[in-house]
Amino acid sequence: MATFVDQVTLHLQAGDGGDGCVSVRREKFKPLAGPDGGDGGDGGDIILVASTQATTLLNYHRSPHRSSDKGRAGMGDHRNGARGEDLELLVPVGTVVSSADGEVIVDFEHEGMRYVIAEGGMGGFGNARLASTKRKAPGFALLGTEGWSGDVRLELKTVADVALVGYPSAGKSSLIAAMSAARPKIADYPFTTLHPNLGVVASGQSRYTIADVPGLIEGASEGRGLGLEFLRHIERSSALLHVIDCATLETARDPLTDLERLKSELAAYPVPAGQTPLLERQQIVALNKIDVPEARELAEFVKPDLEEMGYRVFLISTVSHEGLRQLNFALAEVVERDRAARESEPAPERIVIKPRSVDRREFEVKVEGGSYGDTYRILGAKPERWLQQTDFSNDEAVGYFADRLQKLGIDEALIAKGAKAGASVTIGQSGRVFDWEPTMTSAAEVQVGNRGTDPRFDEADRATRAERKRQYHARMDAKAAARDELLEERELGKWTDDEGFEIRNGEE
Ligand SMILES: Nc1nc2c(ncn2[C@@H]2O[C@H](COP(=O)(O)OP(=O)(O)OP(=O)(O)O)[C@@H](O)[C@H]2O)c(=O)[nH]1
Ligand SMILES: [Mg+2]
Repeated sequence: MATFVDQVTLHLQAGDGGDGCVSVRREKFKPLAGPDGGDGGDGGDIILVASTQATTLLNYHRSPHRSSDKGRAGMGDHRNGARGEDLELLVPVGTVVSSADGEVIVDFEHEGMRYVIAEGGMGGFGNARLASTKRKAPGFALLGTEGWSGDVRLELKTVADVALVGYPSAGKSSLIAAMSAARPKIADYPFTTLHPNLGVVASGQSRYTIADVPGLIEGASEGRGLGLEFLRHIERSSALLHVIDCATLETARDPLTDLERLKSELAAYPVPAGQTPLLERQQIVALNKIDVPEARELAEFVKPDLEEMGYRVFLISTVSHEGLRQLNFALAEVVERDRAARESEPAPERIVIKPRSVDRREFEVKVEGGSYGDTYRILGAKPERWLQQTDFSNDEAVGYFADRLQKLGIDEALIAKGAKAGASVTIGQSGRVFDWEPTMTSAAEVQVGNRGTDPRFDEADRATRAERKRQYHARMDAKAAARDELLEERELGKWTDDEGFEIRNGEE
């Protein structure tokens, strides 16, 4: 049997969103008839899907880097960019997915469950979509945002119908080899089995799986030996088969004591919430190695006691195969009964789709000290996304960005945190630093501002840059001087939007 790959770290990169398009429709007698730039397409998601077609994580072990398609850019004439194709990754039922820092994200318990593990980026709006009565022909579009990228951990918990438990060298691997096509390593030293082995057993029409896990010893539930880690693999099994070595030469061991010790280890094992404690599952006892005469004697001697305790007991030998047929029938029966019982339970929710993250708190401002004075860091899904959507080489786009921030209440929040004019403000982890200038203009003023009116629509009184600057200054009141300074800086190659946000070039 192939090595049982049961853990792998995936490196995911969901597709970025496509950029929106800036375009103006041209007609014969109306060369500039209106904005018609289409939206960029969303990037494809990466979706994990639980499927019985997948049985191992081997593929992911071989190629752990996976990515989904990017969205295409929007085009003129209202043509939207195509959405990037989703990437579906099949994982075996029993796969548990956790984040890089170990938190369980999703547990694929049922066939058909789906989970968007990495969301594609959002396509940016084209300029057609950004037009409004105030901004008739935007000369900018929004950029696509980045798709999610990062690592997740997949762990496959063996989903076996029957789990073999017992001391090292009790004959668990020999039993799985005798009953199925699995060929695990078998040897006469403890802890021969280092990875769980899974075998498929046939009994008439029914098929069931048995898992052989490394031997358990006393203290296993506290982490002694190899057993604890592997108890996780039997969390989901229908039945436990205790394999007991009746031929051991160790004097401190006998079948009843072995069983009691193992049971106390299993009892101490904390199964995850919602799962049946290990010992509440069906338990069957196999007294092994009866091809050895002393072992057979011992087995026959303890059998009535075990039966009195309520167990079904089988005397077996993996060498002579004695007793294996009866054991097989009994296991198949238990598994079938358990399956029937589960089917009569209400069907579990099969489809899980990750809800889009909803950040109730829109943003927060963190004050960080630094050698050049305090920096105010704005954290929040919206402002961080808006930053990504902004084409900083386009003045109008920067202005739109500043408007959005202002409407979200960033200015008030900064003032509340004690920010003064000229304070350094940064958004998310981007590294872009802005010089903050509080916006004193009222909302009304912002709306009648000249931003967003495309000069190309305004041919008759198309103002020169200097003229517009003059008009602009004329409209300003007490803030004119301060703004003048900022504009001066713009001339020097620095970007400043109308709301007083300056983007220092070269500081990214
Ligand atoms: N005589 C006899 N020996 C057996 C029988 N079953 C297993 N053995 C021997 O017992 C030893 C241990 O067998 P394994 O099947 O490796 O035992 P295990 O329980 O898987 O051991 P770990 O993987 O260490 O937990 C080997 O030398 C086997 O040949 C049996 O029915 N009769
Ligand atoms: Mg073994």
